Amino acid sequence: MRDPLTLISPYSSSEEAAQVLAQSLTQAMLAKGDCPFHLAISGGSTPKRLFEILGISTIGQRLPWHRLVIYWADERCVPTDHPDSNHGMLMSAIGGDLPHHELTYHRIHGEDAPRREVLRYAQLLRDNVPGTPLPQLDWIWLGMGLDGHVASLFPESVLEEEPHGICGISTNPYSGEQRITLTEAMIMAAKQVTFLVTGHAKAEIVQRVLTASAADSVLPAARITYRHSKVDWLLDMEAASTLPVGEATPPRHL
Ligand SMILES: O=C1O[C@H](COP(=O)(O)O)[C@@H](O)[C@H](O)[C@H]1O
Repeated sequence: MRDPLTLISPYSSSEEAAQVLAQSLTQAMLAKGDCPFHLAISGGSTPKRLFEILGISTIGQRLPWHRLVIYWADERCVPTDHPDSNHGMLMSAIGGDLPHHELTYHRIHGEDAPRREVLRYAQLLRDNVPGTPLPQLDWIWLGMGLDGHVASLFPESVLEEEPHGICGISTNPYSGEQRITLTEAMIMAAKQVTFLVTGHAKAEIVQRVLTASAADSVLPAARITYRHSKVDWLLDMEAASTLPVGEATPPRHL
């Protein structure tokens, strides 16, 4: 079992944490040579600034976009112009600045029937991402909700998985909204997982997750952190305020 507290990288601000993660992408891609780099991103409010940085900064200008293949860790089952749409959030953050002619971007069609879309997206992952028995993404960027949910894996809620165990349909327990999400097994199969969690509101759940005593915690974030061999937590000082942390360090893979 790992000690999650050894993995903490608190940064002085959410801006700095986002900058570090954006910067790390170029380096991770360079380390993979000329091969396509399969990255799954998460939605919600936290990564908005991260995506803006990738779109508009010199970091984004240096990124080998033509090798980047972007997937979603989850999507809400709503039309793209709905305020809850993760794809909509990405488009408003950097849509116009994305080098669409270079990039390969596979969004989840939240506007389509979930049962059909979950099958399509799982097949798309099987067709594009190498790995067996599950496709092995190079990197998954996760956030975490106030209740400890990651992607759209909510604590103690049932996931309707498609037959390959790659994706599933979940229901937001607070709103009843359906979601399509990577499964926990699919997240565990990724080569690397990084959590980006910022802000004071998350301090309590961050502490709960990172001090969870067992790999069988009800919190998906805790299970992944304990069981995955290459996981990083990027926090700002606010989110890390309840943890006994030291100086900021870059993500471990660098
Ligand atoms: O519902 C979701 O929540 C989490 C966390 O979102 P945030 O707004 O607190 O940053 C997110 O990681 C996930 O992708 C999203 O669908």
